[in-house]
Amino acid sequence: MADSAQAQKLVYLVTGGCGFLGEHVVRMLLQQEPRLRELRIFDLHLGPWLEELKTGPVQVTAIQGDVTQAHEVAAAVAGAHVVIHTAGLVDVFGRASPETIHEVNVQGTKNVIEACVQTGTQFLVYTSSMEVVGPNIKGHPFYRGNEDTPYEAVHRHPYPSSKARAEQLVLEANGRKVRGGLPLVTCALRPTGIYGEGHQIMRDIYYQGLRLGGRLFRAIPASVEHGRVYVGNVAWMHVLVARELQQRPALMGGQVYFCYDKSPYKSYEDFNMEFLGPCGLRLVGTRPLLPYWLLMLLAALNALLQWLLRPLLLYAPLLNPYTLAMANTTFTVSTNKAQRHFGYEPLFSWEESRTRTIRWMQAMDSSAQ
Ligand SMILES: NC(=O)C1=CN([C@@H]2O[C@H](COP(=O)(O)OP(=O)(O)OC[C@H]3O[C@@H](n4cnc5c(N)ncnc54)[C@H](O)[C@@H]3O)[C@@H](O)[C@H]2O)C=CC1
Ligand SMILES: CC(C)[C@@H](O)CC[C@@H](C)[C@H]1CC[C@H]2[C@@H]3[C@H](O)CC4=CC(=O)CC[C@]4(C)[C@H]3CC[C@]12C
Repeated sequence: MADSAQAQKLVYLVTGGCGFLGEHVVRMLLQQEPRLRELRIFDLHLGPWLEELKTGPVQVTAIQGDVTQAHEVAAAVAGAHVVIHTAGLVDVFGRASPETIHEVNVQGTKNVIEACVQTGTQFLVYTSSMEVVGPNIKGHPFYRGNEDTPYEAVHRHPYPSSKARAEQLVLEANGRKVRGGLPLVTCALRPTGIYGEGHQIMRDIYYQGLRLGGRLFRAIPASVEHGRVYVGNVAWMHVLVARELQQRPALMGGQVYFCYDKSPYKSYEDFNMEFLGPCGLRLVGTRPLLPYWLLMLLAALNALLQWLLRPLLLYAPLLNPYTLAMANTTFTVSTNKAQRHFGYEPLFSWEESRTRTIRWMQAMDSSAQ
């Protein structure tokens, strides 16, 4: 828990605080932010684990609410010094409509910004995404790029489009006067593919492998690198940037920072095997077992099936035209901007990140048996 020696005077609000990343941000704040007096957790779906957090020195306030409802957001934000806005609809599998994705990710972010302005909250950290940059619709590789690397960020899919628009709104809001006359200070973090305890996609891939007799079949060349980052380091960067934003508003306000760590640059499938292998799964094939045109055909068939079945049931497989294109396009980052601007260094080494993730998967496996 936080050191109580320092004045506990700050109120933080985490939207999406019960999500995969949000929960880690909440727990990291309680461990690493000594000035915390109250921690508000705003989410559409509150988790039962929140109750265990209410026994410590920090007041933990769980707020069930919807970011698309401006009045609910304003009520949650009022009186907060810092807002960490992680709430979002993370859907690339066609589960939600484009309109719903836009409503949550864009309108929800507008509501958070306006709530900060109307109620006088001065610091806003937004969880953006690597997807704001790419991979783009043309499949251009982004190889170990940084925040200044030229890249044609062109999107059609609702998810990256909504994240790009929301990030733009957050950055444009930097400097607006909030109630009381002080300037709003905003910044956006762009995590690459997050992994770690609670990662639903990793869980889904694991169970898919179990259904296939402990085997996964390589679909993507090993040469295609995809950036990945441990959820604990993403949470740590959120805590650090929220603290340093208050100290260096002129330098950090209106800035974007890629969020990554020392997790190895590997293909999406090879990286997953770092955790799935120790859980008994095997990746079949040293090269893709099917030609890319056949994978595209299967992905398109999945999209057609999803459309046909939608009136009856939700069919949302991992393989669709967007996920195939994503997995098949190199996108890795290499930058020290966060280190230069606010001293970010990963809190967890690659070895620790890997061990923690494997332990989580093995515990999940034993509970599933
Ligand atoms: N998972 C990943 O690899 C990456 C995620 N991100 C971003 O990180 C953030 C968190 O993502 P995850 O934790 O992976 O997703 P998640 O789906 O586990 O968490 C999102 C949380 O937001 C909440 N939420 C959704 N709609 C809401 C609404 N209308 N009102 C209030 N709360 C709502 C959900 O209940 C959930 O608890 C998102 O903004 C996402 O775009 C960025 C880069 C990578
Ligand atoms: C079926 C196979 C082709 C399989 O390899 C598909 C993997 C696919 C589900 C993932 C490949 C790349 C992932 C995305 C990437 O990590 C960037 C992301 C950033 C976010 O903000 C949200 C998640 C995601 C879009 C992530 C989703 C899963 C992949 C598409």
